[in-house]
Amino acid sequence: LALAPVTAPETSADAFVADFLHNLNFDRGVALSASSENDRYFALAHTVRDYLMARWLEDLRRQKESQAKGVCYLSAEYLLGRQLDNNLLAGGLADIAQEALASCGVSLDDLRQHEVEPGLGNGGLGRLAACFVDSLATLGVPSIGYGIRYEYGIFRQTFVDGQQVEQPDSWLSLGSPWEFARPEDAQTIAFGGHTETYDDEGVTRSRWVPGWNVQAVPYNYMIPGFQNGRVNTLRLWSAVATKAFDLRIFNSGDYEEAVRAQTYAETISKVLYPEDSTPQGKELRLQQQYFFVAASIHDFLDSMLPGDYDLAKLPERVIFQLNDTHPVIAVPEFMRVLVDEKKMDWDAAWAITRQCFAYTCHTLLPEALEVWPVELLGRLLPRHLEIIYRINEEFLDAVRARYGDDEMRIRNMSIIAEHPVRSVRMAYLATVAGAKVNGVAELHSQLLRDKVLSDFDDFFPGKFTNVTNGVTPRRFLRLANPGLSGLITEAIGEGWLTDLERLRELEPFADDAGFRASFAEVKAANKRRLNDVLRERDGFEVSDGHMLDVMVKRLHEYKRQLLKVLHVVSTYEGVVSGRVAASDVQPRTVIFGAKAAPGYTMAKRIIHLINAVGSVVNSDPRLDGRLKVIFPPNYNVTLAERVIPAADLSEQISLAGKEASGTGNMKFALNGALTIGTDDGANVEIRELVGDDHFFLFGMSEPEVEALSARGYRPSEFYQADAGLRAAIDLIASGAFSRGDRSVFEPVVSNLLYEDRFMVLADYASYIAAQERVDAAYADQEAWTRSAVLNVARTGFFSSDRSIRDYIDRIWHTPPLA
Ligand SMILES: CCc1ccc([C@H](C)CC(=O)N[C@@H]2O[C@H](CO)[C@@H](O)[C@H](O)[C@H]2O)cc1
Repeated sequence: LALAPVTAPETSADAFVADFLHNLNFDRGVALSASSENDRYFALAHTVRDYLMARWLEDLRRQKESQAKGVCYLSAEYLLGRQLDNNLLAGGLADIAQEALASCGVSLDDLRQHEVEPGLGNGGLGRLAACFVDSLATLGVPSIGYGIRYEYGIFRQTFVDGQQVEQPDSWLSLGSPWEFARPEDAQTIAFGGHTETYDDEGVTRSRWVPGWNVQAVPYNYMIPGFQNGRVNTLRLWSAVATKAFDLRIFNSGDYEEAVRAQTYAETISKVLYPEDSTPQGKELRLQQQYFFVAASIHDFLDSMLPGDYDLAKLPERVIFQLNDTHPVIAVPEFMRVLVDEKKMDWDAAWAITRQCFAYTCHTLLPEALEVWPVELLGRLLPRHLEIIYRINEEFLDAVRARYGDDEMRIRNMSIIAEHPVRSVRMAYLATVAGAKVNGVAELHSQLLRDKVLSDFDDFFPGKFTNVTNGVTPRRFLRLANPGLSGLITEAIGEGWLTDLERLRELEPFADDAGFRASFAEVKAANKRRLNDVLRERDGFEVSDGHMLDVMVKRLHEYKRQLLKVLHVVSTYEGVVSGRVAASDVQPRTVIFGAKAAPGYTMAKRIIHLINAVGSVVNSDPRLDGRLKVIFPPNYNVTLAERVIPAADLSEQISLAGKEASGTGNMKFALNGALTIGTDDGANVEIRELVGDDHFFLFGMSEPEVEALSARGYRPSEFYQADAGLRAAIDLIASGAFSRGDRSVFEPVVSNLLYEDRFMVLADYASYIAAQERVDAAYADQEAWTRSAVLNVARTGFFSSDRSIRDYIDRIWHTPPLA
C-alpha cells in the first residue's frame, strides 16, 4: 500500500462532500453545525488540495527523475491574489465544489469572500512573477519559484481625511490553508563575520567565518497548471532563529534576552519593503535578499541533484532567472559555493556561473537601480564582497583588453562605483554575470541597449534581448470576466485559454451587431457587479450610463496620475466657470486605485489631491452628476479583478521612456477597454496590434521627450501659453479643493510649475485633445463596442504563456516536460 501512487478523490459532488466533511471534522476538529466560516474555508481549501495533491507529487517526482533542465525563478515579490478560485479552475473543480457545498448548505461565494489575498508584492514586478509561475505550470515547464514568505505583505491602505494611512497586513492571522511548512528542509543561512585564507593541501583557499546565522524554513505552495494535470511548486522562505530560546539566559531571569535571537531572526522575513522604485538601502533589505537566494541555491543543489552530480553539467540542468536586481547577490553566493565549498577552481566556477544566471530588468528610472555600499556589503557578507571584487577585476581586465586604457569607460562600466560612496552597482553585476539580459517591452529593451546599459551592449554582443511582458488569461479573463469568457467560447470554441492568439478569430464578430450587443451587455453587467462591490466595500455608487475611465497602478510621478487630475479639474473648471454647459459633459466616472510608498511624500500629496478634488466634484450640483471621481482604498489584485472587466477607458499615460512595460494596460485591452496612452512601454506594441483607430494616442514620443529635456524644459512656459491649463492649475492653487487653504497643495502646484520632472504640462494639451476624441468616440456606442471587440481580438499576444515561450526560446532553453 505504501508504494501505491497517491490518487485524487473521485471527481464527483458526493466524493467532494465526503472529503470536505472529513477535513472539517478530522483536520479542523469541528462539526459542520459548530464550524466557523474560517473552518469551512480551511476545509474547502484542504479538499481542493487533496484533489491536486497526486498531480503535485507526480510532477515533483518526474521533474527530479527526468533531470530535465529547469527554471529557478528568483523573485523578492509574488503578488499572487486569492488562490481558491484559481485552484478550483485549474483542477476543473468549480462546478462540483459549488454543488457539493450547496448540498451541505454552505455558500461557495461566502467562502470566496473570506479568503485574504497574499499581498507579497508591491505592483508590476510582483504580479508578473505570479503570472509567470502560472504559465510555467500551464506549459508544463520544470520550474520552481523561490521567494520570501513575508509575515506582513504590502500594507493595507486606508484614507483619513483623504490621506493615505498604512495598516499592517496581517494576512496570516487566521493562518493560510494553501501552504505546506517543511521545517525538515530548513537551511542555515549565515551572516557577518570575516574571511580567512588557508592552505588546503598546497592550494591556498579562502573561507568565510560567519558571525551569526538563522534558519530558513520553506513553505511550499501549489501552482497548478490549467487543467493539464501539472502542479509546480512555489517555495517561500521564512526566518527563524537557529537557537530560538536560550534557557540559560532565561533561567538567569533575563527573559527578553533569552528570546532576542528569535525576535532578531524573525525580522528578516517579517515584512515586505513597500517601495517599488526608490530603494532605501536598508541593511535588513540586503539581509532579506541574501537570505532567500542562499536558501534557494542550497535547496536546489541539495534536493534536485543526485549526490554525485557533476557540477560542470549544471548549465544543462538549471537556469536561475533574476527578477530584477533584488536577487543578484545569488551570483557571488553561487561562486562561493562552487569555489569555497565544492573546491572548484575559479575559472571553471565562473564559466558555469555565467551560464546559470539570466537577468530581467524592470525599470528605467536610475534611482530604482539598486546600489549597495561596500561598507555594508563587506560587513554583512565579507566573502561575497571579495568575490564581487574579483569578478569586477577580471571583467575590467577584459574591457581594457578590448578598448585599451579608456579610463572613462572603465569607470563607467565598473561594477564598483566610487561616488558618492564606494558601492556595488547590482544591475552591472547582473549584466556581467547573466548569460542574457532582457527588458520587458520592445521600447524598454531598446532603451536599455541604447542608453542605460549601452556600454555593456557594446561589450557583450548578443547578450541583450527582449521579452515583452504578459498576463495570465486564466485569472484576468476567465476568472475576472466569466461573462466575456462565455461569449468568446460561444463564438470561437474552447482552447483560447491556453492559446490566446486564437482570440484573433473574434475579428469578424466585431462587425456582428448581435455579438456587439451581447458584448455591450456583458460590459454593463460587469459595471453593475463592480457597483455592488464598491457600494458594499466603500459605500461608493457608480452611476448608470457613465463611461468608466480607470487609472489603477502604484502612485508614482512618472505614471502621471497628476495629468488625469488636471483633466478632471479642467472639465470641472469649464462647467463652474460657465464656459461649458454641464449637459455638454460626457457622463464619466473616473476610478483611481493607487498605493504610495509610505516614504514617498509627493506621491502621498497627490493621493490627498485626488481625494480632495473628488469630494468637491462629486458634491457640486453644477456638474449635475455628470462627472464623478471614485478612489477606493487598498487597490489590490482582488479589486483589480472587479474593476478591469468593468472599464471602458484604460489610462496608460506615463511619460514616454519611463514605464518599462506596464501589465495593467494588457489586462484592460483583453477585457474590452480602449486605451488612452503615450507611446511608452508595451503601449507601443498594444497600439501596433490593435491599430491606430482603436487606440487614443497622445503626447511626446521618447525621442521628443529627450529632445525637450535637452533643449531645457521650462514647465511654466506651458502654463503661460495654455489658458485651460492655467485655469486648472490656478483652481488647485486657489485652495478650491482644500477649503480655501492654499498651502495644502502648494507643493504640488509649485513642483508642477518649476520642476515637473515628468513633463505633465508639456503633454497636457495633447492629452486633453485626446480626451475630447474619447468623448466623441464614446457617443457612438456601436463604433466604440466594435473597437472594444477588436481590442480583445488583437491582444492575445499579451498572454504570459507567450512571454514564457519567448523566455524558453531566447534565454532558458527549458522545453516543457512531455
Ligand atoms: C528596491 C526598490 C524597487 C522595488 C521594486 C522595483 C520594481 C522593479 C518596480 C516594478 O514593479 N517595475 C515594474 O515592473 C513591471 C513588470 O515588468 C513593468 O510592467 C512596469 O512597467 C514596471 O514599472 C524597483 C525598485
